[in-house]
Amino acid sequence: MGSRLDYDESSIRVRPSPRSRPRTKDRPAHKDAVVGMVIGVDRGRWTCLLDDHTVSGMRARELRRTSIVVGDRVALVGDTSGRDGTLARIVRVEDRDTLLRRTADDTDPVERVLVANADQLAIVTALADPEPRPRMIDRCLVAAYDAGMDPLLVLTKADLADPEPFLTQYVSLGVRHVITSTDGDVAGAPIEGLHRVHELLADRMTVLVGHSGVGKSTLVNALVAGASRAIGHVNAVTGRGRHTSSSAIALPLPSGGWVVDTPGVRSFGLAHVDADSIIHHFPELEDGTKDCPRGCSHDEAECGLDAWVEGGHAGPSGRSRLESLRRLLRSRAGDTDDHDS
Ligand SMILES: Nc1nc2c(ncn2[C@@H]2O[C@H](COP(=O)(O)OP(=O)(O)OP(=O)(O)O)[C@@H](O)[C@H]2O)c(=O)[nH]1
Ligand SMILES: [Zn+2]
Repeated sequence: MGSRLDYDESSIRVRPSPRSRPRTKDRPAHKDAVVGMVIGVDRGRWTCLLDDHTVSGMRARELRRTSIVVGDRVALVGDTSGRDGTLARIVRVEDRDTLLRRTADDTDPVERVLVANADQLAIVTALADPEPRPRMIDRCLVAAYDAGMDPLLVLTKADLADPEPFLTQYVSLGVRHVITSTDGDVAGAPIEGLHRVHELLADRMTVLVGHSGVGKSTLVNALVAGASRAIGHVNAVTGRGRHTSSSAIALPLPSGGWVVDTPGVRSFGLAHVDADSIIHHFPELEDGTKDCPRGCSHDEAECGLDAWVEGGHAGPSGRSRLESLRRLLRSRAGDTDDHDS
């Protein structure tokens, strides 16, 4: 532990924008601006991490229609000392590498930007109690692909059920997974598999999603336990306990990297996701779409992919890969299935 827990450059994924000097033509030149990463959002205040301290910031007038979310790299001016009672001003949001969002759905009429610049989506699912929800998982996979993030299945409660039958559904998708268990339902019990989770999360920015009761909090607490001292002052600013249930928070991992906990995010509206962004993750099928009719949904009789697969162009697993692809394409339809609990 030690220095890695401090906010040294190596443990923080705050990359200055490649275009660090703003074009004065369209933006006020904030020459004295410093760039930080948003690690918490709470009622119109953004907690931003600078090199070695956190700053509370408000959004400048010209950004009032811009959503600023956890993971965003933002330029700050004004009092950036972070001292008690001070408030800096966010004057710019840097370009985003990835963007996790949800379209409007039944429960929320507005498209939401959820997390920026995260590179991994960990889908936390219990193997039993509660039962896994394959449809929900497929939707998370689609959301990850669409956002440009790598999905990771975190399967908890392996002490209650054998993971193998469940995992067969994901073999042909090639999704990485990690299995955890505890010695029964005992608060504070050590988590088997935690070491492997740490390895998979190291130096990455990982968003955790999962339904209530799957063991997400148990996991987060175990993951960041070693860092709790270092984030003490972060908590003082964002107040993890006070923090509203719908907003995300980024927590630093002792092994480097971040986990973003998204308490309110249990499903994704996927209406915005087009087929291409999913097929892109099936490179051996992507080429086969050239024989499809215009505007093919890739899930219809005229689709060229069946012949492509039968012709052996997608290898021995082509058929099951095509079925998986179609399963994901279909998962976009319908409501958020967030109500089937
Ligand atoms: N048997 C078993 N129980 C576990 C395991 N991990 C967590 N639990 C228990 O499952 C219950 C739910 O865990 P939480 O961590 O609160 O689940 P959560 O996903 O955060 O759920 P919410 O707090 O409702 O969002 C608790 O009683 C945990 O002790 C596990 O690996 N095996
Ligand atoms: Zn097609």
